[in-house]
Amino acid sequence: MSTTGRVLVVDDDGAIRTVVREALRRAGHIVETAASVAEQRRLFQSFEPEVLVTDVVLPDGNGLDIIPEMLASKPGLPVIVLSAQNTFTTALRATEQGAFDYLPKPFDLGALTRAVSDALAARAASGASDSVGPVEELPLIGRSPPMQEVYRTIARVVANDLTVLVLGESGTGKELVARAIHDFGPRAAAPFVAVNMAAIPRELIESELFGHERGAFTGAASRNAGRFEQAQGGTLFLDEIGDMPMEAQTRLLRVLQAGEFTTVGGSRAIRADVRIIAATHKDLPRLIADGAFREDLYYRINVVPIRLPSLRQRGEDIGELARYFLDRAAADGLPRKLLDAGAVDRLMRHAWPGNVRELENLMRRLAALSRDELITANVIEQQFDGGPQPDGAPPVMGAGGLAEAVEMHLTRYFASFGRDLPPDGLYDRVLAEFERPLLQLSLAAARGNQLRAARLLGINRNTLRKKLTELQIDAGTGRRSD
Ligand SMILES: Nc1ncnc2c1ncn2[C@@H]1O[C@H](COP(=O)(O)OP(=O)(O)OP(=O)(O)O)[C@@H](O)[C@H]1O
Repeated sequence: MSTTGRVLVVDDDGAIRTVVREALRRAGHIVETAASVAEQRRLFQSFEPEVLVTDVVLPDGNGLDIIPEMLASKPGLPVIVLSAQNTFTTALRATEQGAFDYLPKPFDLGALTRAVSDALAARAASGASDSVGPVEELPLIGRSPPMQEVYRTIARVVANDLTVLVLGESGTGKELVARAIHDFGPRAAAPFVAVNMAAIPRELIESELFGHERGAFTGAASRNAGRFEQAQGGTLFLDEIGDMPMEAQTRLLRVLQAGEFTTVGGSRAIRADVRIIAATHKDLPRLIADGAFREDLYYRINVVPIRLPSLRQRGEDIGELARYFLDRAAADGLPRKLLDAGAVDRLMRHAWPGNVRELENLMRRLAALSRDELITANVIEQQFDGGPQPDGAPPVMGAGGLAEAVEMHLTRYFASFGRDLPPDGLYDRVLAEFERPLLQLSLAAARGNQLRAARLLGINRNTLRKKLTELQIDAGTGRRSD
């Protein structure tokens, strides 16, 4: 499989043409360059490129618009788009027009040479790729380099059915990315079904995912379609997959391997025509090492990883995101607010443990509650201090974020039932469910030191010991000891 070939580079910037030509020549390619669409058309006939590298804005036209014409005369030609308009739309428009890859400017020459040899290898191995659906309103904000990387990967996976694993801290936009992949792909007209593995009691996971027959277990009064069935033809988003109990992991792996499932209590195999996108904020390789996640399932779902940066890692996006959330709040009928430069500066110095969700909540709160139209650094500072709130509002992160964290999890748990009610006996079950991770996390934070963990929890050491035995938690590691 040859990874060198004839490459046509189109860019109106002479310096870029020279640098790219030299880099590609050094990598063994034969290179011609063009400075305009007209020159590109001419060379296209005489030079017969095997890869086209093109800029978007050219003096006599748009590099994206011309791609279909090039592909019509040379089907399967890989086109690599270079663009300084680093938005999600450009990446998607490029893919929609049939481009093979998209590199935001300024780009790294190493990345370009790799993209060119990938393109030649892919061309040798297969034919042209499918096209994607229409580009609509964009859900993803941010132009920072790590987000560019995310857009590039999304653009490459929308048109196919590859399993995607979205990784990133809580609130970084994992579900939004999953939705974008669904919405811009060929399954867009079919359902997108999200299921949060952390929000379902472990004994209900299988029937939740695969459905159950009438009478399959006590309380199963009628047949219920599971999430796999609800997502038929569309996309199933398995959120917090790192929280899936082992038995359910085994069942899921079998379904993914066989491409079909049976309902709980049923015997008929049902074909699973779903695209799987999984997400987690957990470190799966570590869970594997701890024996809490199946390695074979990991390889099955980690076909294309998309790693979302934390908000701290993309500080340059904070101003744009903050303004976007204020605009959205205004569109929802809340008073219109503006941020001054000092406010943006202050936002950029915050650590954002809750990532984009935290920023979104803060902006909505400020839109609803701050008195003045212009938001200053001072107003933001008060929010972070948990100090005087605008018009007596509660702090954004009450009790060091604990109240918000608990409320968030419970809200999502309730939301996962849609219009239905969660099973009865909730009070005791919630307390029991919180107790285990609370003890485990405290022990882990205290590095297994029970005295420190007990102090952290504010209970006495004997009580902690008793609870660890009761819940069968390994006192050294904090893991379940069975
Ligand atoms: N790039 C972005 N542009 C605009 N909004 C965003 C972006 N990223 C995240 N958001 C918003 O931030 C909120 C949190 O995003 P989302 O629920 O997708 O995060 P998550 O990583 O799935 O969180 P969790 O791990 O807690 O489930 C959502 O309201 C989402 O719309």
